[in-house]
Amino acid sequence: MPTATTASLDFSAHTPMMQQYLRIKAEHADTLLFYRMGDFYELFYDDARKAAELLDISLTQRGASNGKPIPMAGVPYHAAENYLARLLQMGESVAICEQVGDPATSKGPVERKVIRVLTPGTVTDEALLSEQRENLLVAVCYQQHFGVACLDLASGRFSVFECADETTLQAELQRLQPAELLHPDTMQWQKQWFASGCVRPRPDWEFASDSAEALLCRQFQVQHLDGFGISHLSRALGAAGAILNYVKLTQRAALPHIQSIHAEHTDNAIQLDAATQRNLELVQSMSGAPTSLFATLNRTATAMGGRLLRRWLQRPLRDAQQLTHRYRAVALLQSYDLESLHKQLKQIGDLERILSRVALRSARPRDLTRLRSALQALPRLKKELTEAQELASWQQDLHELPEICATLEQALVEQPPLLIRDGGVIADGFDEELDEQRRLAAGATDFLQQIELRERQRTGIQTLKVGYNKVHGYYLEASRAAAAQIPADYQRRQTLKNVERYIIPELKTYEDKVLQAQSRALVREKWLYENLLDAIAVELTTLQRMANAVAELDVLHSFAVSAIAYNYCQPELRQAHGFELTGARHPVIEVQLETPFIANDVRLDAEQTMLLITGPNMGGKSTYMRQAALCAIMAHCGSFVPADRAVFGPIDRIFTRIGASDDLASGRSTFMVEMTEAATILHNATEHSLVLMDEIGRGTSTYDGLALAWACAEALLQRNRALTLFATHYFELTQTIGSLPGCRNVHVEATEHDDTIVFEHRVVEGAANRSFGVQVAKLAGLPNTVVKRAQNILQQLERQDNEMPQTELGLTVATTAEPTAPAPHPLLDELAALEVNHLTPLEALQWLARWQSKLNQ
Ligand SMILES: Nc1ncnc2c1ncn2[C@@H]1O[C@H](COP(=O)(O)OP(=O)(O)OP(=O)(O)O)[C@@H](O)[C@H]1O
Repeated sequence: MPTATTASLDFSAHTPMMQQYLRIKAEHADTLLFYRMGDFYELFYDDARKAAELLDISLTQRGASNGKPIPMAGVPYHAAENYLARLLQMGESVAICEQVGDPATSKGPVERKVIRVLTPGTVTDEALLSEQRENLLVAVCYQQHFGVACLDLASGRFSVFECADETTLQAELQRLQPAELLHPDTMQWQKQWFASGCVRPRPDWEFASDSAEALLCRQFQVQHLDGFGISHLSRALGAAGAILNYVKLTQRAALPHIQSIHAEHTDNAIQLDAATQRNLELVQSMSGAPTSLFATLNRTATAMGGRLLRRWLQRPLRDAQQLTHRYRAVALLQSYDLESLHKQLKQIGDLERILSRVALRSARPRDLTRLRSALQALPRLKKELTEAQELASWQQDLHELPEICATLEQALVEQPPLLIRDGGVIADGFDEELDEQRRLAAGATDFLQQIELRERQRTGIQTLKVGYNKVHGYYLEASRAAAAQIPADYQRRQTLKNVERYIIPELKTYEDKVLQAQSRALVREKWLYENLLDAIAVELTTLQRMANAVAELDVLHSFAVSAIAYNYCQPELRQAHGFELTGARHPVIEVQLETPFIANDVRLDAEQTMLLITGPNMGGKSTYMRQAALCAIMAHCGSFVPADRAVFGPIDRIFTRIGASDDLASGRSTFMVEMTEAATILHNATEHSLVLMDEIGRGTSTYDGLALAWACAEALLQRNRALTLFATHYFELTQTIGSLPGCRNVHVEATEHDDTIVFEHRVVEGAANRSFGVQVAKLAGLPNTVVKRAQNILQQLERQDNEMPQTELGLTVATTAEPTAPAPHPLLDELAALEVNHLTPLEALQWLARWQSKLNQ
């Protein structure tokens, strides 16, 4: 990106080529410059050092300029994509500088120009993008509120929104996972908002809202932005302007596929804060294993469908009408031949990205053949969907475009090469002039035959023939035995074992003509290719709408497949407060288990807003809570849910305080993370929020933890009045909080058999009376000695506890925080008495064995 004016820089002491390089580099100071030289992209000076280190390529030197050697590193032109992908993944940007002048006519270095700047958030090349994920460029600015704009350049989807506080911003950035983020120079970017991608400051003026408005109007060719419903979002508009500026700067091409912009209203979606998105493993599991909700539900046939499903899961809707519309479609699709539908959709493929490459003029021949098969598949898909009322809104966007389809069928060969560069893309018979040039180029004229005949007659050599190879071009070939009959005007070119090859001026002239024809054919072919892109671009809006409809149908078809495969039910939406799940399961765990999953019910409503969940470790408390949240999210995406019956009232946000991990990046301990998440919930949860609280307080001392858990539960129940699932190991809470109006005790069942524990995973009324922690630890393989010791300590503690005075609430008040020191173990006495210096190694081993067998008795 241009960063400095070159006028003030004096490069005169350098060689002419390095002067050119330095001039271009000065315009792209913060970007690696790939400078094309023949078959290589070369990098010089600091760029070379950096690239050598990042890409592990060798750092060499190229002569000298200004009296000093020039550090240089290079990558072959044909393998550049691989290196570019790696650099972009590391958050680097690359300016591609090509030779644009003709080396034959250039005086001095051939003219070069930066034709494109690749940055992590603006790449659209198929090879540089993951087809699974969107690649988003996001801009954020701040003025009392945060203004955010977000562009997926590879589809043209452009949106804006504003948010009032840091927490919401952080949640939105967690959802969007930008590949690159822009913010004004003067804005202090906080690492905890977003630090996992490339964060780039840009000049403040690029975020000015009035110039942004003009820029957006020009882009969408409108007088004002009223029609987009974004005029009032001045901060977000500023961010959108910064994005457009940046994209224009990097792409250096028109952006016709960015045809509109829409406002995302936070009220339209269930808000999921950053921790909740992570904790519920919606699109990515914490371990990196393919066990996210997305991975379980994704049965889409196209990559664009897969990306849409991700978006839906990360932004569940609140609009009942829209959701009901989706449920009806899913219900209907279940009666279809879903395998056949899957095939139809698959043939349409990743239309969304193909179209943006067409718009950016970077579509490759195979993009067009894929578009061709998409258009060929469309009529059948449309027919397959019948005239069903439930699918009408999608079906009406499936325009058939037979003219474009026919043009592509006639214009393109069956399997074109990767690039248009060497031709061979446009089919024979599509364009007369191209055919003519190709005929000439291939030498497929009578001319060669005529020469051959004529020369046979002239020389009397009946075996004389015209041939061609790449090194010598056209030649006349005769056996060596006929050497005496060769005329004087023949020039010998090549001698082989039995034959001699000659050229004559006429053949040379013909060859030049052929070569000219080849290059003319190539020029013609490229021109025809551009015309094809133009023809498609005319229908861009229609095609984009079609791609969108196909992607949505793909997700709905995927919902239908999952609903049948896993026996999901259609949710009901209502206005009444709370929600009710009968026979609900955890969508991810149930498909992983080899044993049957135990279904459970959950009900929260205006009278009963909190369930206090107790039970043994491993009993299934977290699973129970998570499944409620996951069912809610699935239902609000339009999916059916893993339950026998599911009824949902309005839900505005879902909060989770589950598990605990250190946030080393921002220097926060486990306990600090836990409390920050709890604070967010207590400040923001409303009566329509679903709150999952799992073992709050366990990260600190028993009494601090209990006190905090107690106070949080009380606030959620009495102040926030949120729909809360509260799991705890503090049994005291079952008597204190559990007995308050609005709260109900439930517990997960477990039974003990021969000193081992059997988990029932059934959630039943009432509070649990013990936690089985020691038994679970035994199952986990804790050494027997430690388990026995723990049991021993536990008994002592329980005895001690029973002797302590009780409060009115039944809560034990400790007279001392520390347990009394346990009595010494007899083995320790033996150990103390042993004279280690007088033992042989064998005796020491025997002692060890004796103690171990005593402990294991
Ligand atoms: N309803 C169920 N049916 C079958 N298996 C279940 C069920 N619920 C949980 N499980 C199994 O039990 C395991 C432990 O469940 P979970 O983590 O929910 O327990 P927990 O009570 O939250 O434990 P802890 O208190 O130690 O966090 C799950 O990974 C799953 O394999």
